[in-house]
Amino acid sequence: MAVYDMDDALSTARSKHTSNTPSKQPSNPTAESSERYDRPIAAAQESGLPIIDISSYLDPSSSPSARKTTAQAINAACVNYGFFYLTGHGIPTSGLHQIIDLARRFFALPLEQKDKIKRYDAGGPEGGDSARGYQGLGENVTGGLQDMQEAIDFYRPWNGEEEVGDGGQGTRKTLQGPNLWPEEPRELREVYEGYVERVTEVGRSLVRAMGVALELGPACDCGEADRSTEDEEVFVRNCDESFWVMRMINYPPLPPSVRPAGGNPEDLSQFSCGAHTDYGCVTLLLTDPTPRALQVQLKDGTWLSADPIPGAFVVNIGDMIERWTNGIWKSTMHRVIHRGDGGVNGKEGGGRVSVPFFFEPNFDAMVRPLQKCVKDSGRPSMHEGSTYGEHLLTKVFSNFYYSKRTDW
Ligand SMILES: O=C(O)CCC(=O)C(=O)O
Ligand SMILES: [Fe+2]
Repeated sequence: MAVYDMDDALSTARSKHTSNTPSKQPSNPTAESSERYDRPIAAAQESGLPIIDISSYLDPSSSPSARKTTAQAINAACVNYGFFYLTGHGIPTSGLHQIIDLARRFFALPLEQKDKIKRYDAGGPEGGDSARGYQGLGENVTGGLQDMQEAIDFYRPWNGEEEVGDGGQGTRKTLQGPNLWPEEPRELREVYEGYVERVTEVGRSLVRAMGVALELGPACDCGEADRSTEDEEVFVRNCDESFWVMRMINYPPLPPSVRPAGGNPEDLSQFSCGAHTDYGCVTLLLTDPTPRALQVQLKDGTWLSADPIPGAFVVNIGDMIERWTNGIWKSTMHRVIHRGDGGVNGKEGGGRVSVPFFFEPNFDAMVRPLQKCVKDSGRPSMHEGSTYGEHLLTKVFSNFYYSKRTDW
């Protein structure tokens, strides 16, 4: 069982802190077989983000050539967009619907009930850990603006040493509390815990394919490899105790006052979720069918709607993969603008529900640019290296509007 060096991570984080219908695209195109990679921006605008079938990495009997095709498609998608749709993951569509349905039922409850599992700052008498639990409207902040969303965050259970928070007995340190599960709907916890197991397996297959996509070289059977060995299993080893995060989100429509009448969407004074990159390895995003809400920034700065495809995840890579690849693959900016005019399950003006699952490195994984990627990128190493936990803590500290940050 890993023992996280929380004090080191906390002190480093403190010192660094300053306050469409895309179905025209065939699955697994290869860089050679498709001209879309010569004109990636136009290709995405015309036919949407690429669709990648990951089944060859979940099926042990798949052929090496099928795996190679998948790996090439991942490389092209990550070089060009940092985003793609994922199919062939083996989780039944009915199971995905159940996840969205349970989230919607939770958010429909009265506020007093949702507040029973409220997120509190670490170090305080409520026993909060600054991260886990329910966050009401306006509590979450991106880029200094309050997001129009309510959410619950769940994390991998803390299995390092637990320390008393600075506020005395019964208080907690950041991230070291238990997950706060809703009492209602009653079956939510069991269904979500089963989902975490399945989707973690998909995340593992994806990072395995990514190591192959970067041509890091086969892992040797010699028993000498460890987490610092830079072969194609490097991501799998550094995510073998993935400090995953799962977020349940409800976005009520933005009020009319924040809609620029036919103006530039950049001028919004509030977003459903402001422009940001994700923190870790790969995000597997599940959403309800609402169109025109999630937007992905292309390399020319324009924003592309990434509308949901039934049964598929929207996948994007996070900051740690960008750092490991020395920027060959970028952690792409994205944002959510939900105006309520696209219809939700046929209803105008409803809330949009999404459940992103963030498959992340281990809390104490050391993440620095891989030597092969530094060479391939032709640029100096972009980072001296730090643990994923340090990066995560820096983000958690800046995420909450009402935070009193009692554990600094
Ligand atoms: O709800 C979405 O579509 C995206 C949410 C997101 O980007 C995030 O929570 O990091
Ligand atoms: Fe995100």
